[in-house]
Amino acid sequence: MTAAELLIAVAVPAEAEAVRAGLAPGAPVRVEPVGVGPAAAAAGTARLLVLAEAAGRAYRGVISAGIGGGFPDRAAIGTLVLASRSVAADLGAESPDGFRTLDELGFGQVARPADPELLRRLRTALPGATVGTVLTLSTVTGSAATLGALTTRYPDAAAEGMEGYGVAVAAHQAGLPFAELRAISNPVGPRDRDAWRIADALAALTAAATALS
Ligand SMILES: O=C(O)c1cccc(C(=O)CC[C@H]2O[C@@H](n3cnc4c(=O)[nH]cnc43)[C@H](O)[C@@H]2O)c1
Repeated sequence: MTAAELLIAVAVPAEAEAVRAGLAPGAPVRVEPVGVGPAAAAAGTARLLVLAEAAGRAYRGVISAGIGGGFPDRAAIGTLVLASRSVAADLGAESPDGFRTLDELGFGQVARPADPELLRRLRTALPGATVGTVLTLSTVTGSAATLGALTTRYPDAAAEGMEGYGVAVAAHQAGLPFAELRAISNPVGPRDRDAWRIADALAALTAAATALS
């Protein structure tokens, strides 16, 4: 019997190529681009999980991986962040008294914790990675005001991306272990395209994949 595969859900083909480039030949891992943003990530991942299950080759777990923004003094460009939890940071309602999360409104959970065993294995393979909260946003942070609001609400935030929470919801609904890995391409804060280092982040993803396989 062949071992069940691990699904690594990335957003775009460039991230998929970077992860695949680091994997050992024959590693029981499948890497698939599922789209940018939480909705595409959730729908794309859920479809892959259902198709695999229907074909009798259900995955053993799911990792959301990709490039991301690093919070100042928490995660530098080119480094890796492992999510202790993936949080939908803009899922809720504004009010005159401030932002209210979905949990506070009584409609669900904005925080999806990483599976403890999967996170333990990732930490062992990637000892240099920062471990902390990773925020999922539909809008890339681009101002000091938003950076300030996010760090006030989530002082332990290490990174942000646009897919983790969506992938986490799909994994949770399929009853599968979940974790999130971000390779930092840019600082979170005022928009500055010249500060992006996407090649460095993709290289970090390749090195992470090598360490994992
Ligand atoms: O237009 C900008 O200023 C800008 C800055 C950083 C990233 C973007 C993207 O459109 C990238 C979206 C893509 O990459 C992930 N990503 C990378 N950095 C971040 C970030 O700082 N905040 C959120 N997502 C980021 C994201 O997961 C998407 O897959 C544009």
